[in-house]
Amino acid sequence: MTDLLRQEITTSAHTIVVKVGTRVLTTDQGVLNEEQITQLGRQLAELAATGRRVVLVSSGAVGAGMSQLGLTKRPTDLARLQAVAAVGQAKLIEIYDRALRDNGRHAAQVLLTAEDLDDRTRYLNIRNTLLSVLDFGAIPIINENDTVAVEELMLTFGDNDRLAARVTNLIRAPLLILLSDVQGLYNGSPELPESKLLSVVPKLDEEVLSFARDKKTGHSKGGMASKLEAARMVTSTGENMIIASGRIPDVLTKLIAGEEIGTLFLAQGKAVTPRKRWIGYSVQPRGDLMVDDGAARALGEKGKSLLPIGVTEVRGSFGKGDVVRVCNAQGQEIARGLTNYTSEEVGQILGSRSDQIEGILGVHPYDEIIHRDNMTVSRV
Ligand SMILES: Nc1ncnc2c1ncn2[C@@H]1O[C@H](COP(=O)(O)OP(=O)(O)O)[C@@H](O)[C@H]1O
Ligand SMILES: N[C@@H](CCC(=O)OP(=O)(O)O)C(=O)O
Repeated sequence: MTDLLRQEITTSAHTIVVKVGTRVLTTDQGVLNEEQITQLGRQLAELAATGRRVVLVSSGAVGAGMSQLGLTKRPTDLARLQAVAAVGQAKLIEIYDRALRDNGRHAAQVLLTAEDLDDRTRYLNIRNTLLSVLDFGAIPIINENDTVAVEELMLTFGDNDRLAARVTNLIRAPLLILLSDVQGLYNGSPELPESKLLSVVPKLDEEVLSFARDKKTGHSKGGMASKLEAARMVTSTGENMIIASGRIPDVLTKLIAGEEIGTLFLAQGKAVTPRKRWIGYSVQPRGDLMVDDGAARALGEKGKSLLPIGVTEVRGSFGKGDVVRVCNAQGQEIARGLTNYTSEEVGQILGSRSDQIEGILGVHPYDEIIHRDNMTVSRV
């Protein structure tokens, strides 16, 4: 079935980021599915042939490495896991490159860490490199640099869903497609017969966030919670995201034609500036500012700056100009921004009116702790 809204979003998307999860690229026994990777490469080349710019974020290095080395159990120590990823990454790129060359395209391997996107100069270098690769008509194939990015392999945060959302922000792609082993987002555990597949999510509210029911698995890392976090990052900067099954034959071609497959998460409001994207989704925050309900409403609903009077607590140690998170009374992140004051200074002036700042600190350079021009609001 074709849906008009989808068709408008997908057919007009000039740049598309596709992320494919480990579960799509390996069989249930954990063996690398080379045919699946080849088919994906062909679909990417076909999309590129329509004049679109296509970027792939591919997981699967650990899965491919295990398959190459004949391992049945994922290693538990970091060095061996990194070695497995290094072996697997070479194999993955080899298969992608072969599939793309058979269809007249080249693969460009790009390995990134969250810290790379943290640094403004590196961030711009990555952006320029990706755009130049696309100008050559080649297809960037991105994975987290597992040799250095330990959190990707060992911990639960830092994963390719979020990396794909960051890349979408970085190159201002209007559409991110996450291909997984599920059909999309269900309103409950996907194994339960009463759970229903959602076709469209107009807004990521608390109810939608509560649908993620993840259990730990040996190969993939992110789970549905990280896919919803990616959706938050993408939709709040004005772009759309789709979660669909990567096991459906020609799924990308069908999605771009507007077929109603998977779950579409709709963009919230207008696209935001590149600087606000960087503040909101690339830089690692150095601390948290807890705010009261009034301040949360002023930021979220009225687009105001953050004043000391609404801050109730400061966490972490940060300097002037660092990015900090702003969290509501329930502890949920609502915004990020560049702080005008250090953590020590915020500790002294929190709860005070702006006209009291000079009396407390002896100086009064700014009325607001974070000016709205330096803030990205993610939860209204
Ligand atoms: N509400 C939900 N709807 C769909 N899938 C869900 C939901 N809650 C949890 N999941 C789980 O999320 C998994 C997909 O995430 P993940 O294992 O990280 O895949 P990938 O390797 O593709 O990134 C599914 O296999 C499914 O078990
Ligand atoms: N960098 C790791 C990715 C791990 C990961 O994020 O996996 P997934 O949840 O399947 O996207 C790898 O290539 O194996």
